[in-house]
Amino acid sequence: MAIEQSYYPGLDGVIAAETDLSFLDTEQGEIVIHGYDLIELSKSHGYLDIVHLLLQGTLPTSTERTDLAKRLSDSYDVPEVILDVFKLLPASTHPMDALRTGISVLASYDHDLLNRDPEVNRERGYQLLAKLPTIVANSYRVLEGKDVMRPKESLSYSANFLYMITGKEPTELEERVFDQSLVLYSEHEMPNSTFTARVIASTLSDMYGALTGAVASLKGHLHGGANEAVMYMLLDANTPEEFETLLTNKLKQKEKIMGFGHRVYMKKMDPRAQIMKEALAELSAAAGDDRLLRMCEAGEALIAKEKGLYPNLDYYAAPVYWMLGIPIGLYTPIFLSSRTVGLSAHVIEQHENNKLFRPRVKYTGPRHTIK
Ligand SMILES: CC(=O)SCCNC(=O)CCNC(=O)[C@H](O)C(C)(C)COP(=O)(O)OP(=O)(O)OC[C@H]1O[C@@H](n2cnc3c(N)ncnc32)[C@H](O)[C@@H]1OP(=O)(O)O
Ligand SMILES: O=C([O-])CC(=O)C(=O)O
Repeated sequence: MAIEQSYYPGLDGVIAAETDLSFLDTEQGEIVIHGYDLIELSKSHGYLDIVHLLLQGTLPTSTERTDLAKRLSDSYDVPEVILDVFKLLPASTHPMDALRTGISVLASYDHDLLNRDPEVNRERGYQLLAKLPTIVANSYRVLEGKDVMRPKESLSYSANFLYMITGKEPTELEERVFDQSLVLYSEHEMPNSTFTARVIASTLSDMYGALTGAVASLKGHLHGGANEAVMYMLLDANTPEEFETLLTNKLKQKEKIMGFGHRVYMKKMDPRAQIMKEALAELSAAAGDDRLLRMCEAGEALIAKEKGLYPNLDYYAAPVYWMLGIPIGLYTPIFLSSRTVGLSAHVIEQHENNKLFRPRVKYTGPRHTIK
């Protein structure tokens, strides 16, 4: 007798975990982050507030925010061996692969790896948040043959991150927009990378293993890697008209258009994209150059008309990062660095209430009898 099986390709619509961290409430149009709407938070709160919310469960008081900033800046430095390993890598290494390697090296310096106590895991999360900007910025610098950039503790978390990437202290606007992008990328329920991290954590493997898996997942162009792919696509055109032609040709070739569509928001715009679109407009006005904005708007209108698809966060984050002077190879590592808070919180939650992930299959192969 055939076994009754439900099969959802890509686990589309399947509930994979119970969480109190976040939820995409498409009915009310909210990205719920431990009770608060991420879009509202992105207009009123900074990245460190989200870090406190996800790792401590509350928005911080001003003293708690100051303490958190100090706690992180005290740990910005990374073991020198990580920078030495980057120097040994071929220059062609993708910064996401360097980042994955960097996180692996960090694991070797944790002498309490088997301890999955929530407080110990939480401290790991803070250490990773402190160190990843240093690792991300310097992976690129070292691979490009540039000098290592040391963190500047006098700057805010986001200003220091941007400073280590670009080599210059950001303006108030640049710092604010970059911080807002980190808020928007910080946590998003159950994307492929978070699922990957939770699957790995569910074997009682450690946080570094879960995060390196998440880096590999996020690198793909159907996920976080879309932000760099969007920028390369934009650079292939010079005007809104050229960009429309390029997109039309891609549609004719049945190619997927990077930065459009989303498993959960397929029929409307990702609300985070709208915030980055507004940030792009602000940066364009400040620079007196709205070419990228006009190209993106032309692309948005064309894909809505031709395919009924709308931008996701990566579509507008890419030109924002371009205007902030960030090298394209770092777009996805920055996404991962920001998402580290969400990933750490999910690993803590998984370890606290664990059930091994081990799904079944719908078998389509042959059955033979050995004679
Ligand atoms: C922050 C983030 O990680 S957001 C995601 C970033 N990724 C991208 O921007 C890559 C481009 N987008 C996509 O590939 C998809 O929209 C995904 C991967 C994000 C979601 O994919 P899924 O939920 O699996 O939907 P799927 O890929 O099956 O798409 C459904 C239909 O819409 C079409 N479609 C979806 N996105 C796109 C797109 N970007 N360009 C063209 N067609 C698309 C598919 O071809 C498919 O059409 P069909 O039913 O005629 O075959
Ligand atoms: O939710 C998803 O599938 C992908 C995404 O937008 C994110 O990780 O921010």
